[in-house]
Amino acid sequence: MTLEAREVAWDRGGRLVVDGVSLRPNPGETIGLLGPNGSGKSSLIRLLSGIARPTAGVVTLDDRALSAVPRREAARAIATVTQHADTAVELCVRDIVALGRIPHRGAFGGDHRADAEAVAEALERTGLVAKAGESWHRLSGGERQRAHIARALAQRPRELLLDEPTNHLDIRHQLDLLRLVADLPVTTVVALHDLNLAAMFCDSVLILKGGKAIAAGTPAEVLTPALIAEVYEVDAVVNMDESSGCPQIAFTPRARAAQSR
Ligand SMILES: Nc1ncnc2c1ncn2[C@@H]1O[C@H](COP(=O)(O)OP(=O)(O)OP(=O)(O)O)[C@@H](O)[C@H]1O
Repeated sequence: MTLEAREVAWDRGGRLVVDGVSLRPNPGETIGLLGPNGSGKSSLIRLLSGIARPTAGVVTLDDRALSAVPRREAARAIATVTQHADTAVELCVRDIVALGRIPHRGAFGGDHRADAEAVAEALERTGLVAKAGESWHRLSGGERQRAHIARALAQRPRELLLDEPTNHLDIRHQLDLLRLVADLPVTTVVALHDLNLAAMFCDSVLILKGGKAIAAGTPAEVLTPALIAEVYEVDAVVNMDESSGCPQIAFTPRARAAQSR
């Protein structure tokens, strides 16, 4: 049992930006949400997180409608890192990461030792120990992104929702972050643009186009040249990497005349 979407739809301003999508992760697996710009990845993550409610269908947590789960319980179970998360307040990295502990605090405060341990571990795992005292406003885009991931890890959630977590990261930190996420004993739904990263780190992928789920399965099953051409309108060659068993995708540019057809 875990966080599930059952035939969810979201009418946003008169248009279905998510249109009858179901997602049923196995506990502990990493699911990649893939699809072109505007295909509904962020919208689906918002529905799964409870930030928005579906106009049809239901999101469930352990078979209960998420909308009926007490807020604190949902906040303990689900951690979300959205795009463009920012703060105007003067906080240091450690303060940001400690925000992840708020759902665990009771009326009389929380377990301070557990909080400190969770924050320290999250800083360590995201490579931010040396930056712990640094002001948020002095961080680079990639460091901010890692601080948000650290906040989510400090929450020690069961379900992790990540919206393009690698978009500001250099290649080493992209690989480190997705390795970390894939190895966590946490069910993760991650929106990604990089198909090779999805192939390397996701147990399964769900492909969205125009708000609809058009394919789902393991990366090797789904990421075929035909599917990539249909969804992204680009030509690709897909080879199986013998050592990792993952598909590797190389893109071939289309001639200008073909593009404008
Ligand atoms: N506030 C809004 N009101 C109405 N429609 C919106 C709003 N925000 C986004 N949309 C629309 O919802 C659709 C899906 O957007 P969404 O951000 O979920 O896509 P995405 O797959 O995450 O895109 P990207 O890869 O560009 O981040 C888009 O067509 C977008 O224009």
